[in-house]
Amino acid sequence: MTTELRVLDPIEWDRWYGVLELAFGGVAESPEERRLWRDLTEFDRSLGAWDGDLCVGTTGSFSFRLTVPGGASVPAAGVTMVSVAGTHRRRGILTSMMRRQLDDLRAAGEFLAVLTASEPGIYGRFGYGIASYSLRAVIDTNRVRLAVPEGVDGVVLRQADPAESSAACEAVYARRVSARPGMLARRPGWERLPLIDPEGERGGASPRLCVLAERDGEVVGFAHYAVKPDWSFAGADGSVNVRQLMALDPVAEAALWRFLWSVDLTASVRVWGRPVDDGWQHLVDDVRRCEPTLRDALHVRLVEVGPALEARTYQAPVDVVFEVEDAFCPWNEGRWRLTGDAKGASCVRTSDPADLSLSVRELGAAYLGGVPLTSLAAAGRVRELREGALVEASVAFGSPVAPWLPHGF
Ligand SMILES: CC(=O)SCCNC(=O)CCNC(=O)[C@H](O)C(C)(C)COP(=O)(O)OP(=O)(O)OC[C@H]1O[C@@H](n2cnc3c(N)ncnc32)[C@H](O)[C@@H]1OP(=O)(O)O
Repeated sequence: MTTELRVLDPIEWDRWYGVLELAFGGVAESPEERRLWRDLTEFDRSLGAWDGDLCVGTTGSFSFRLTVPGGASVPAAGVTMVSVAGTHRRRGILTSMMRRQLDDLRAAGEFLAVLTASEPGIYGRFGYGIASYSLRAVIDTNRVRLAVPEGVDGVVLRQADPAESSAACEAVYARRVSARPGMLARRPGWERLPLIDPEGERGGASPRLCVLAERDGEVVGFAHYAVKPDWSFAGADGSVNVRQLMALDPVAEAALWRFLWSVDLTASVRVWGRPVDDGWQHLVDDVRRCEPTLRDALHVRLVEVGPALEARTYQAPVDVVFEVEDAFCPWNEGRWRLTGDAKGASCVRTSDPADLSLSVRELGAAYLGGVPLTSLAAAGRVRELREGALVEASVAFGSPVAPWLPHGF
């Protein structure tokens, strides 16, 4: 059997997207969700695998801009909508799509690809490394006290309609984009994503609710959440499910957390997809009863090692030679000298002896500053060939704030 890969024609979208829906279990998305993803599809960046007239594979990418350590916003392909028909699985179709996609990105001069994986075991073989994690917590708000900083009482909270307050929330998002590596600048149309709220996916919870935090009449933060009422024999046992929370300063942020903590008739706050260094963890008196857990979030692939490492800055001076393995994209293989600091960087080919040896996957994992090279070395995935080079590079690659991807794609 041979399959043909070709760029998606807009008239094929329904059939193409149907393959994806079926690969994810066949439950049809709500019409509003489907419409959103159709509108957001970048057809010239989307590929279908065809077995004659039959679509059997899908992938695409969004032309994102990603915040990198140092605060710059750089182009990154947001790989998405990957699927292979169940009748055609494990015959190399995914591999052929990944091959074509990375070749196309390289030809277009795009040096970074990022994705969120349905299963974390899929993409390492194609050179993606897990660069950010997210935090989930189930907080027993009957037991866990929140100690808020001074000034919280000066923040005015206002219940608002999510759609009507979208522009104000987007303005807060826009001001936070450069604050953490891993965040994505909004492209036109993506402001609709936080408003998607299909009834069938609420799991018994309320529609999406929104509370705004204001100071001097200006919106300085917002929380999107839903309340899931529940009752036990002992009384109210509802939960507050936090979908998004962002603020321009720690006091406004604490005011929003305090509000969510105190929603009447609830006994827990559930958060997921939060940054691993989320501030509320330092306001609580019993972090154990918050049951924090981690999961992988953004996977990063350096399509072109040189330009990718030059696109970010380094929090301490660095001058190291990497010996890079990259079986899937062999143009990256070999030795690269990275020199840089907080102002800028250069990464060029060299024939000098290597200081560190690793694969492109480890460079992807370390890229956003959330996974220390020392930790990868402790797992045997980075080898130090010059004494001192590991700590030097690991410190330089780090970020003072954890990388965070606030939404999926
Ligand atoms: C960014 C995103 O969109 S994430 C969404 C990914 N899509 C899904 O999870 C939908 C359901 N799954 C599928 O559609 C398919 O099973 C896919 C896309 C995951 C795999 O497609 P296939 O065409 O079967 O993959 P292919 O035959 O190219 O396999 C390549 C390699 O990946 C491995 N592999 C494939 N799927 C998985 C998996 N889920 N977990 C771990 N390894 C996997 C194969 O075993 C093979 O390994 P090998 O090279 O060592 O032999």
